[in-house]
Amino acid sequence: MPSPSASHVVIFPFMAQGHTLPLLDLSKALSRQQIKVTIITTPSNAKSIAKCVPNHPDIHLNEIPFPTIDGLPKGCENTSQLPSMEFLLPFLHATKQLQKPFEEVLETMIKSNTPPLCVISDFFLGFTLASCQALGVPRLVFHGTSALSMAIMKSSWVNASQINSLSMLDRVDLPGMKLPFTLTKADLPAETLNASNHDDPMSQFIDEVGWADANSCGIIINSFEELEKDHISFFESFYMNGAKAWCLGPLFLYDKIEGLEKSINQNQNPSMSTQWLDEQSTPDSVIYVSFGTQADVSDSQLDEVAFGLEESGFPFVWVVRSNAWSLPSGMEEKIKDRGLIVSEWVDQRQILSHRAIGGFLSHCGWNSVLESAVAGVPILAWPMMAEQSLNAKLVVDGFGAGLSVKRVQNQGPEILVSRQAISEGVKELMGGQKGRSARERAEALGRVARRAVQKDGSSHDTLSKLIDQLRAY
Ligand SMILES: O=c1ccn([C@@H]2O[C@H](COP(=O)(O)OP(=O)(O)O[C@H]3O[C@H](CO)[C@@H](O)[C@H](O)[C@H]3O)[C@@H](O)[C@H]2O)c(=O)[nH]1
Repeated sequence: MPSPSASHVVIFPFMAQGHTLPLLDLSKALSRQQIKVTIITTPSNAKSIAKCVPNHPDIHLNEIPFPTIDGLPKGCENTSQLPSMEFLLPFLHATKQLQKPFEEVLETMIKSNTPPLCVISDFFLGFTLASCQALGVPRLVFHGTSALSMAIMKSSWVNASQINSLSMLDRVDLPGMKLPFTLTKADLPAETLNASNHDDPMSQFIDEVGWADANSCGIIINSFEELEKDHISFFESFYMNGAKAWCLGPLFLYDKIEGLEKSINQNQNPSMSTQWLDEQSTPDSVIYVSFGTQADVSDSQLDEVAFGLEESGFPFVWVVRSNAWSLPSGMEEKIKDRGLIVSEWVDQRQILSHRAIGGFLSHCGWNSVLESAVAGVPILAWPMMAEQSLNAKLVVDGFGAGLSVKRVQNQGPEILVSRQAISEGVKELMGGQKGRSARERAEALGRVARRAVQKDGSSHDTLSKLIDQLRAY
């Protein structure tokens, strides 16, 4: 095994915003501990990453080309550019072709006597394990979500055949797990429910990267011990070789401490949404609406959101990802003084921390959950895909820091959530008793989350221990 240079870590994020952003935050946290970081990524992702890490001389980018493959639109290097989630599997397979250039980067580092202490790579980039093992570099894995959700998914994967015999609304009991909410089969991600279908290409892919995950020598978790302590050892039991889970989050908060906040804020011009929010005089009066960077939302469902927000009577800022959709006729006039619809990238963290924001209609991607909690903003939970139902249950039933939107049953697949459900949910969250109590719980959770990254906080201490451990490998 080559002797690692004292202070150098390689980070290889998966090309999806929700996976990349927290690893950029981790890069900043490491660089502030005198660890040099090399981020490996592809050319178009490098451009957006460079904008996120402009003031960090110890963070370097190393670009490797993204492969051109049949079945994937040309120039598509990030899941947010996929025409729909149907392209996810070809995209995942394309990333496997990054193995050779990745190895070449590591080999060059080793030859030039600057081997990294470790590689931290995303769960989806399972091929990195074999390369790291061949070159004698430890690989730590990053999933992007909580240890609780990962533990539920891993346990469900193992127990898939028993779970498959249940009906969707049946309660699922996972052996050895004490859950903070009642889990039903319907809460489990579609991929997990398909685990026992060994002919399914997505199951095969997850099996492959899951094996690499389980054989990694550590797991980076964007969460904090206070939240995860009851199930962390159960989660670790799915790993070989005594791998430890390191709870270092919320990672984005490392940006906000010890003077860095100042330098970052100085670089920011107030955005259109911030200016709009500044004009709203009542604190906690505006609902922020965003469904993350991956979920496909149909045009008819977007129409229903527009009607629901309008009917609720509350002001809103709504980030819409679809370029093809436009407001139903007559709606623009009705909402012009009360709503801001944005189709470009916004600074979500900044929006959530604005005093005018009082609630978040969210798909419950894990980053959004953390960002909302830290800002003390309660969530109106509308999970759409992946592990989001688990996150939503944790927020609503586990923390009491949100409410759930009511889904329409038996009305066909098109409209999952009606305008009435959206309107009623927004009214209760923003003005009702349940919403008030959810806000108090969100504020309490935010205090614990912020404390975790401060000096002597749990995540802060764990980061120091991780660095010591990396130096000892
Ligand atoms: O205009 C935008 C849109 C998004 N964001 C940020 O993008 C991230 C989005 O992450 P997340 O809320 O987790 O949503 P997704 O991108 O949909 O997340 C994917 O990745 C997450 C982490 O693994 C999973 O929890 C989700 O299920 C999965 O869909 C957050 O940091 C947001 O602040 C912005 O800053 N501006």
